[in-house]
Amino acid sequence: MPDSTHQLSCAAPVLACLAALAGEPQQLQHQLLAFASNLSQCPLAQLYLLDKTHTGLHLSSQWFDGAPLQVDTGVEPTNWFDQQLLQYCLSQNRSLNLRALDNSLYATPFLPETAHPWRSLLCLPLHDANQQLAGLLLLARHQGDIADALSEPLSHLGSIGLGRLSLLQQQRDLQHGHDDSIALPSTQAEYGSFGLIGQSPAMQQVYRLISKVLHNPVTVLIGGETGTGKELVARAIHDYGFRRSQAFIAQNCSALPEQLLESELFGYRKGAFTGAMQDRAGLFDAADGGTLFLDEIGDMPLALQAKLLRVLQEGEIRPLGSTRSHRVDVRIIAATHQRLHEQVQRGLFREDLYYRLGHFPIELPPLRERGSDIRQLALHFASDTCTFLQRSPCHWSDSALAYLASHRFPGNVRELKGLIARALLLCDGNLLLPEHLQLPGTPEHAHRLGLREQLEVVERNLLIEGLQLHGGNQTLTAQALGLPRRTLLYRMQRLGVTADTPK
Ligand SMILES: Nc1ncnc2c1ncn2[C@@H]1O[C@H](COP(=O)(O)OP(=O)(O)OP(=O)(O)O)[C@@H](O)[C@H]1O
Repeated sequence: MPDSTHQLSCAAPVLACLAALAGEPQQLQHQLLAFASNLSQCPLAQLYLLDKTHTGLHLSSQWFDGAPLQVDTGVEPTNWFDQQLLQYCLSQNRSLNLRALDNSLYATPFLPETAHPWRSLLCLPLHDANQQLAGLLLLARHQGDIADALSEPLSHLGSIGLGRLSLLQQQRDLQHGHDDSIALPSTQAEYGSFGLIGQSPAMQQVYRLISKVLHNPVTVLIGGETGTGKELVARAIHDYGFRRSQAFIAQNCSALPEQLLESELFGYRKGAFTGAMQDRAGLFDAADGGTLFLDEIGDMPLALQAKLLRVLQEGEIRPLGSTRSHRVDVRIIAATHQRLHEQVQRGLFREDLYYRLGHFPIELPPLRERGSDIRQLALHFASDTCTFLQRSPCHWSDSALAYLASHRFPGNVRELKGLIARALLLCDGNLLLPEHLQLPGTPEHAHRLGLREQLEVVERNLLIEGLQLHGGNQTLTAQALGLPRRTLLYRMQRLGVTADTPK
């Protein structure tokens, strides 16, 4: 059937559905799903809602084979990796019509298990009255494909249904005060680590912040010591966010003199300066629709800072030598290892730009505050380096791991990476030993700790990390470590650890 005819034939039942949408929120959701399922002849219809923070996605209701299918509210929300197709649809903000699902590599753990494999799937983004993404409508079939022509009427239907749902909730909130039983889900979904290594509490906080900015365009300012992964975080925000199909462009603001940086960023017109033989687009244009990562923003010259502020406020750029501005849609992520507020006090950084950039700061912890992440990072870098060097995987001796854990690591992640690469080059066999690791700031033979000292170092680190994880609470820490509280206190005293010893 041609698309336009099909759309017309869909219009009548959609209008009937809109007129009929009424009742309690749950009932309303079921009506909506039943209509969508009937109209598309799909046995499965699911409604996903974004939580109040617009970061977590939760299955709110489902309809299967002509009846509501219970949603297990007791289970943790599925994590980002189980929801990749859904997240793709969200981040691209467009519908997804997949055919031959049964033979494809797409993972669909969000579909209920049935005797027959799911064959096709239509996933539609739904919007609220302000045109903000609010959820997804998903339909699936065991046989045959779903007509593309259904996408438009169904997404209108879904969005209007969501609008009614939200109105109903507002009315109920007004009448009864806040009622949790009908509130949109507000728990934070577990997001994984966005391709970054580390599970320490400090890094978990970073992942939580990253997840907050994936689906909205706020400017992000990433702080942290040199080599702690600022660019990696900027890439993660781009790669997992709604601009991932567009360009990610990185520019180091300390790498170029002022004029060159200006022409790099804003572009120029022919004749703008000697040597400008033709028009050239700048990085803002190259990143249009995507992300521009401005590294070492603290080193940007003051005159350029004023121009950047204009872009952030007006969304427009004016190339060098041009009299006209044009609009660009670029998400700015800036990073610095400096304390920008101190730069502001010293008159080296514009205060207005500082506040404009710092809407959403993410501070990366130095390596020395990441506890057992160091071990995880070291294993990861070793395995990566072996692949790069095309040699068989190396094994870590216990003493090398203990030696690594004993180090207070004044350095950063980049240094750790270099150190592991060097250790692998020094290691002739396939067993990494302490002598292969030349830790920064340690004398040549410092690694020759006795076994007891090595064990104590590991134990000390575990105690400190446990205490930090539980906010210094000794009872909880003892429980987590499987120790009687008295033993914990004894070991703390023996190893010179207090409730707030820094790592
Ligand atoms: N959590 C992490 N997981 C895996 N690799 C990491 C992590 N953090 C940093 N790295 C690695 O460490 C190196 C330095 O990271 P990156 O360049 O992102 O740091 P940076 O803070 O931007 O550095 P600079 O301050 O010099 O600009 C890179 O090779 C990166 O891949």
